[in-house]
Amino acid sequence: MFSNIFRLFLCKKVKKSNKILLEIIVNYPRFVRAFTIYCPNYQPEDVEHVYCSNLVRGIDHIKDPRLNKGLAFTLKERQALGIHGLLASKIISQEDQVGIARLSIDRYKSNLNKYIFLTELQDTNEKLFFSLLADNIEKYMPIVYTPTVGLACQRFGLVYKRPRGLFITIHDKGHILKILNNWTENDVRAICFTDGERILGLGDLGAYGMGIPVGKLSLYTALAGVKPHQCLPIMLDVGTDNQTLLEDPLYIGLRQKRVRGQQYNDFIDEFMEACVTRYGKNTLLQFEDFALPNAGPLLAKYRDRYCTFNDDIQGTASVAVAGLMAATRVTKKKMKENIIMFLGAGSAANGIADLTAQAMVEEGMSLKDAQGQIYMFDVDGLLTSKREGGVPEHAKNFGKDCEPEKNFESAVAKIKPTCLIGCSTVGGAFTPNVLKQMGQNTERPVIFALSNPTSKAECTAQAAYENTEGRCVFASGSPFPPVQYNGKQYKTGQGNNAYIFPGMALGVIATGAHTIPETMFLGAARTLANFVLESDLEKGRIYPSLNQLREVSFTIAVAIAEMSYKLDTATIFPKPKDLSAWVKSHIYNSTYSSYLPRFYDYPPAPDIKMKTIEEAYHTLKLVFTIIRRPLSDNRANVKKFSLCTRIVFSILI
Ligand SMILES: NC(=O)C1=CN([C@@H]2O[C@H](COP(=O)(O)OP(=O)(O)OC[C@H]3O[C@@H](n4cnc5c(N)ncnc54)[C@H](O)[C@@H]3O)[C@@H](O)[C@H]2O)C=CC1
Ligand SMILES: CC(=O)C(=O)O
Ligand SMILES: [Mg+2]
Repeated sequence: MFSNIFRLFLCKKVKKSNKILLEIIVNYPRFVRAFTIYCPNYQPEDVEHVYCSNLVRGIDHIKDPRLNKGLAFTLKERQALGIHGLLASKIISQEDQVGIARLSIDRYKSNLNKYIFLTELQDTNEKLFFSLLADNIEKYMPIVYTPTVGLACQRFGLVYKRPRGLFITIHDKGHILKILNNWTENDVRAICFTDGERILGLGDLGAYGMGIPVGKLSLYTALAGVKPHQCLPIMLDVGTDNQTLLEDPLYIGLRQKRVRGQQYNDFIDEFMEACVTRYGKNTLLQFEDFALPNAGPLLAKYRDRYCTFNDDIQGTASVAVAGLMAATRVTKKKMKENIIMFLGAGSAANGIADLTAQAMVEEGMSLKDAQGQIYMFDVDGLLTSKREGGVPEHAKNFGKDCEPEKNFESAVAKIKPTCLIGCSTVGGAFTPNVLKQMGQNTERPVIFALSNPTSKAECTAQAAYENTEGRCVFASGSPFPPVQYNGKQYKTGQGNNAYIFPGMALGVIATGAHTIPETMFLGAARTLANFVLESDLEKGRIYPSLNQLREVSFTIAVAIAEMSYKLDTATIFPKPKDLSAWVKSHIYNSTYSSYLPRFYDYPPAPDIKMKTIEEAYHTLKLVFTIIRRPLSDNRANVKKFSLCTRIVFSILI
């Protein structure tokens, strides 16, 4: 190994060093991870090129979704790769392929068929899939994400054709690391996983819930440019309590009731530990769509030990608070001047309430007073100590001592909230009477119907405007078409955590953060709120347009990267001088690369600035002493490792 790497150092010609790099890639994955951390620009194209021009030839080149370019292979490439004749003779540019794909999708009437088309495209030509998605976010996000992904999960038995990601079941307990080792990609940086118990507002969908981590990670790449090979979706199948699924012949998961209690907790413990053993301590672990009894406690248990966050609690909080911040510019009321009421008192509601209270504290209010202005109403009525069973533990900060109230309309009339936020999974729960009452409570009522998918939204955008005489500030978790009211068109915003988690992930990955402190979510909220223009507000939108999501995600990523150093959670040292350029260097390029042998279009060979051979030898020796140890058994070691690797690469590049 050492001689190979040393040869790499001494090698003056890129072409030759690539061959050596190839040997290293194949044989020493840990080195590759170190290499790609410090030379993000060098891959995937270059590493991919090394692979493809040396290993993959012929039909395999077309079958591999990462390498396939369909009819975009040039004649020279077809000849060089041994695929001449395997494709129709016409050569079509990537741009034209995107246009053709668009035409193909538009032919389908049903959104589920569009979803299936896009899944197949992702399975056969990854770069085309991501360029199509990134260039048409507003059009295709509702297909790969909410609302259609909800339908796809409900029909997952029909949709599931080719495996994507890992399925780890409760019966794999004791062997989870072995299963992770079956995933051949060594450079995974982000894992999004679910146990399928609360899929959107659709309830327990068991293993059918796999569509959610797959969809979330597609947005990691399409919106923030996290490289697709660095993303891994995982379904943790512990059974399902959904009787319909247990009887569904198409069901693809374990046919048993959910395992709960100690056995479940031990399973999740083992999973978290296996992930960092396989991929390193700073692997991003995103909890998605866990049910209320597990979501909060698991976050509390792991948040200081792993690079982890719960998207439904923290990502949702961040996007909702950004919306509330932007809304202050319309209502002319500070956050602390509002009475906020939630329908639903679960993960999303509590996440938003906690972060809103923090934002009010930053406006100069005490935490207790801030919490006092936030009310919650769940399936059993208003959260008050006087109701039967009292205030549930998970929402104890927001319980009041007033008389019990089981009628939501009456509660809205009595409490007179100025902001009403729906996270209840109950479609249509904001009835015309509730909305009219909001219109009476204040001049510019803020109304968020955040439950997903569309069928679960607490009200439609149309209903919100009609019942408040067009005075409301509205946002919804799933998209609604523009509303015509009283001769004016309103383009409402999508209050969805998709504005937050992709940028959060890119920032965290680029700095190798080992934990994600809560203040990062407030920072992300502020960054997002600052993106909202006066022209957006005039149209009725408190979020930037979906087509700006790539720019938004990048700006959030840079803000997160900055915070990562300030909060001492970054592990990439020394801090890059130009953080924005550093973050950019991690972004995936969905443009096809040329697969011609490098002498056609080789970049100039790097000038190796090695002072003396002895110097390089000693540096390398030091690095490999550290590499031989587990990658990140403690933070000091990570820092030391990072520093040494950086020294080596600064010599190399
Ligand atoms: N827009 C976004 O970015 C996000 C939206 N959500 C959506 O929010 C909804 C809730 O998610 P979680 O809080 O994670 O679920 P959860 O299960 O933790 O909480 C649901 C809450 O709704 C309450 N509820 C149920 N039926 C009710 C009824 N008839 N009346 C009043 N309250 C009722 C429950 O008591 C519970 O407090 C889901 O539909 C989900 O899709 C969640 C995360 C992000
Ligand atoms: C958007 C999201 O994370 C949810 O509805 O669960
Ligand atoms: Mg979710």
